[in-house]
Amino acid sequence: MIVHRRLLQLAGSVSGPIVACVGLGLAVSAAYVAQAVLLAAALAALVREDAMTAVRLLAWALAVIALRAVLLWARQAVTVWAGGLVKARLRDRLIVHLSRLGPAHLTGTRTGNLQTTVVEGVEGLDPYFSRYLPQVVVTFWVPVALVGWLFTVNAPAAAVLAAAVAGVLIIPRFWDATLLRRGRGRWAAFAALASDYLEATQGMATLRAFGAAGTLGSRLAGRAHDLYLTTMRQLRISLVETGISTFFVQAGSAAAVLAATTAGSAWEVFAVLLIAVECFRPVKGLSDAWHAGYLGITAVDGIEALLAASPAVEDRGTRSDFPDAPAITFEHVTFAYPGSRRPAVRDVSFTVEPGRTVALTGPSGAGKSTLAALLQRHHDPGQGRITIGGIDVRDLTLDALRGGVAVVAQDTYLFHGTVAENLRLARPDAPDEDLVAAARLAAAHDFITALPGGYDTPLGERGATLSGGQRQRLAIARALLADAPVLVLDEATSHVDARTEQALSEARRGRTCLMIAHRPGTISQADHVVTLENGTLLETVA
Ligand SMILES: Nc1ncnc2c1ncn2[C@@H]1O[C@H](COP(=O)(O)OP(=O)(O)OP(=O)(O)O)[C@@H](O)[C@H]1O
Repeated sequence: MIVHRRLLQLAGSVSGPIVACVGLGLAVSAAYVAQAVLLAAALAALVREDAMTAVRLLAWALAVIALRAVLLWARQAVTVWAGGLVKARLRDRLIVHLSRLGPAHLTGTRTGNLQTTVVEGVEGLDPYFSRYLPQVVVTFWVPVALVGWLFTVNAPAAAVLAAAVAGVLIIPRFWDATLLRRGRGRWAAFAALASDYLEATQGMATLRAFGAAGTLGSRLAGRAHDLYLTTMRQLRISLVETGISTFFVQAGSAAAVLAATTAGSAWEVFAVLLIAVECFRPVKGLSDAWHAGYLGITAVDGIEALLAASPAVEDRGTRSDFPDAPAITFEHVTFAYPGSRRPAVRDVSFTVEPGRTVALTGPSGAGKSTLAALLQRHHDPGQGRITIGGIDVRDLTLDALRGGVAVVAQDTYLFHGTVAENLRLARPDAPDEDLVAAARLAAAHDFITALPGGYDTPLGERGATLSGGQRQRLAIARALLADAPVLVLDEATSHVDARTEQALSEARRGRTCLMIAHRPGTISQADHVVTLENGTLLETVA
């Protein structure tokens, strides 16, 4: 019986549905107890040869059984509702938190681990909250209440039953810590296997190209074996616990009946016999709920770690007035990535005049993408500052900043959805005409209309059904649709032909643009060229 402190805190937001599950659980138990008492009384009446009373009591028992069926149905419905609510609330919270953590967090995390936590972990928490936690309450109250009542019926039998109930509830607690530790080990093995599978699926083309599928296959087999071993280790403890519980249940019931038989009436013997069953029914229910809910208990560490992670930048800005056609100024900007002692950029200062384009050039690793990331506040500079239209980017709200800066990144991400849906990520309420206008400007309209369903054609995951150049042009169209005063182009023209370069220069018109560029043709389109080397500014050329 493991009640995790952090999980109880998470339960706070869904306490209403959980209380409803507890209430219905207690009501179902009460119905079972009522049936047992009525049956015991009916049997005692039969022993007295009072058939009329027995029939009347059995009729009442039937009514209770019917009522219990309704209660069981209601409990099932509330359990499903509570479980759904738990999952929806927790996933909402995790997704909002993940978006606050931003790309800086994702670079240090395995996607598979994150996915396992958010999907499987949250899925596992559903039975923990909707079944296990309510059953813990029922398991504590029902046996205690029944044993208390049995003391008024037959004290020796009640004393024996009390000892058995105490054994069932207390002794397995000695294994809880080990069970939790082994459960965490199993979860870690499960997450590692899921992460490797995800990576293998995503990198299948590379694996095949290098003939490395076999090596990865062996690694996956190793992970699967680890999962098997950790599962068996956990199961061994679970089985010991189940064995002890079963022993106390059987031996306790038998001993209690024996105690009642030696000195009790027929009614006392039947009552003890049938109530003993009801005493232990919640314990059996708890064991079933445990097997359904233990995945969530072991996943809670990952969920907790995710919720505890703090974003790389705080959203403390108060200004939402993003300036129109602003200047962008980098003032003595120095920044080192967390954990790195060498700054990725050092004392960099330059200005992009309003409506102008600056090309950032320099060798690989010079710090170009880092400057673009600092402008978008994926990180904040250690020293110096960046201003947009004279406003320190830290004084703008993150929403205002991200609404004012459109980005065409190096690796364009297109989602599994239609062309139009992917474009509307930038502006969900954009009318069709705006979509077409942006696509035309990005030289994407012609290939989109040539697709089987035009703008309604579904794209594969990551836009897998498109060429690199087509993906890039869709990304440019998406950025244009955002209609932001500032444009960041990160190697945006690497897949794009001369016609698109021309369209891009049209798109840059009137916008302040920071363009990471390597090719001379692209660089020559800029108003200024800033060259970086080893994180420092080498030269600025007009
Ligand atoms: N997330 C990160 N964590 C730690 N170091 C990083 C991270 N991203 C980049 N770096 C380091 O910062 C330095 C600058 O990298 P950056 O990506 O800004 O270079 P770049 O000029 O854009 O290179 P390229 O032209 O190859 O894209 C490099 O030394 C790189 O290894």
